[in-house]
Amino acid sequence: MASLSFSSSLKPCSNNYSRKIVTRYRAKHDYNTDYQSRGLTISNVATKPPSNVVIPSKQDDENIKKNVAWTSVKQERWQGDLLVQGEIPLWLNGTYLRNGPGLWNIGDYNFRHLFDGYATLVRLHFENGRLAMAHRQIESDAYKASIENKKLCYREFSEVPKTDSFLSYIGDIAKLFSGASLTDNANTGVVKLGDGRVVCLTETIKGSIVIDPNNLDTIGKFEYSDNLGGLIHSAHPIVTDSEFLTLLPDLINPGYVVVRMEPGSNERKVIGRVNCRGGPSPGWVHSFPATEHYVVVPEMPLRYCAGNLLKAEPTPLYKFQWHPESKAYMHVMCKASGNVVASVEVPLYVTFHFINAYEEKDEEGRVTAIIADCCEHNADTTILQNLTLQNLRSFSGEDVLPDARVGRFRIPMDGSSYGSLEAALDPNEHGKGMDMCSINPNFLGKKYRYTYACGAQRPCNFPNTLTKIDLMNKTAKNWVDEGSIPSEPFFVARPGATEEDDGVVISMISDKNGEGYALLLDGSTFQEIARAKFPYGLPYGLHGCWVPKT
Ligand SMILES: CC(=O)/C=C/C=C(C)/C=C/C1=C(C)CCCC1(C)C
Ligand SMILES: CC(/C=C/C=O)=C\C=C\C=O
Ligand SMILES: [Fe+2]
Repeated sequence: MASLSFSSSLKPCSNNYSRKIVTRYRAKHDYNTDYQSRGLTISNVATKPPSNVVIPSKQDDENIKKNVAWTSVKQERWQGDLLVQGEIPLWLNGTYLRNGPGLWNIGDYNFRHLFDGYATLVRLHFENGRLAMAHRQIESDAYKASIENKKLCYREFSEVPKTDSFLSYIGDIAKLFSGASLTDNANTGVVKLGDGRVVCLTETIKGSIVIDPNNLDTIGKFEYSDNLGGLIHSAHPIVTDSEFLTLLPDLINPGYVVVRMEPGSNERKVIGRVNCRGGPSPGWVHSFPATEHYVVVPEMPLRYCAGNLLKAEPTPLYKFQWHPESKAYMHVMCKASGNVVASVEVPLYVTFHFINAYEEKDEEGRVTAIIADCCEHNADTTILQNLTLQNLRSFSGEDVLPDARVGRFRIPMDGSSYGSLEAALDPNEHGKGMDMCSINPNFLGKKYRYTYACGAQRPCNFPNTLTKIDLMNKTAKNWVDEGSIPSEPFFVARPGATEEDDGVVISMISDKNGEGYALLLDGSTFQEIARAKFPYGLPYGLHGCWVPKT
């Protein structure tokens, strides 16, 4: 596989000086009053809380009337209690963590794509009906180096550090292949491992960062102790109390290595390998689904592109390329043996997020097919360009969000060559837009009925509703707050629940007036139960996890 080793001796930017941090913003509820006058060096930030590192930004001021969802986070951290309107169920005790790219500028230099932003963690701590909020930047090497050097030092999703000479260009290529110049900006998701460690993730393997869920301290890198190498993995591992499953795309010998890691271990073990059926490289695997006994490996025609990796300026599809001629496939690997037990051609598709998968059985209990659901963008790659900050920040009332649907794959397990892909319900039920999904985690890999996601109330340029989709009745209930952008609805089951939708849905809302709030909906009725206003609106965030009170 593409096991180019990472040389830690190569550093993209020299960062051997530290900068004093000056405070420019202070929230009403700041938890310490004396830090405003304090100058902290960046290396002290993790160990001397509270700090208030200013994110210098012209862009903030320029965008003051734009939706706060697409505006860089105002300050490095905040924590405090929130005033709750409504009632938080007393059974809801624990912490919801949400990660996402919340800082899109280095001084006056503005990033271009949503996925480029430096990671902002938000913490909602629920205890006995009360709610405390905190947010804080993850102290990745990429983030710290950008502050110390006042420039981009690592390759982000679309941003590439500038080179000043041909010689340094050659050096940069070496750093790309060694992995040294790749970002460790863990801005996509956060997971709680079976052993309790909490890890923030992105698509680069080096961007696996352990944090403390109580104070959002950056603890350090999650170091994989195996020799599997490689530079990239799926941004969405499947994590349960008993395992961590992920996919390592192999760019050299096009394929995917399926790996498992046990709680308490840092060693990924290979379950098996799937070779690509199309080419010239593996399809993008932002996420993948699994059933109780099988891992489903998607081979999407939107494929990694080595040529685009080398380019300094973003291409229309960034590091990827659309290869409809290579066709689309779904492979099924047995978790126990590592054997590929089905591999079918399917209609072309584009997805970031798989929702869930399960085994369909006949009367004798034999598995006849795998059903795998995803947020599917009608095989249209324009969604990637829709996520540029320029597009997100310039909503003019025109309906520019491409259509999306719940795409349901049926992968026959009888040796057939083809699988099907169809909309699981009429997409008009959720405004023909949908992404950022969650399910009741107790139904992971099992037959399930409900998914929660962001849907669309048109016209819009980004999903702007919360939707509860009933896959059995093929209907959806929608929640909307005019002009606001809600983040991924996250389902938390009520302890002892017997119904799949008995629980609450947590989301964070960013509005057009610069404000925001935490929102709690009833998982069954999809009605609001409680909300709590933030001291100021927060940028959009991506994925989260639940850390129950122990
Ligand atoms: C935020 C999100 O959902 C995705 C982030 C993806 C990232 C940061 C991907 C980064 C990459 C590189 C820096 C070079 C190699 C390819 C690729 C994995 C796309
Ligand atoms: C915001 C997003 C993907 C995030 C990846 O983690 C997709 C939004 C799609 C809109 O329909
Ligand atoms: Fe994602």
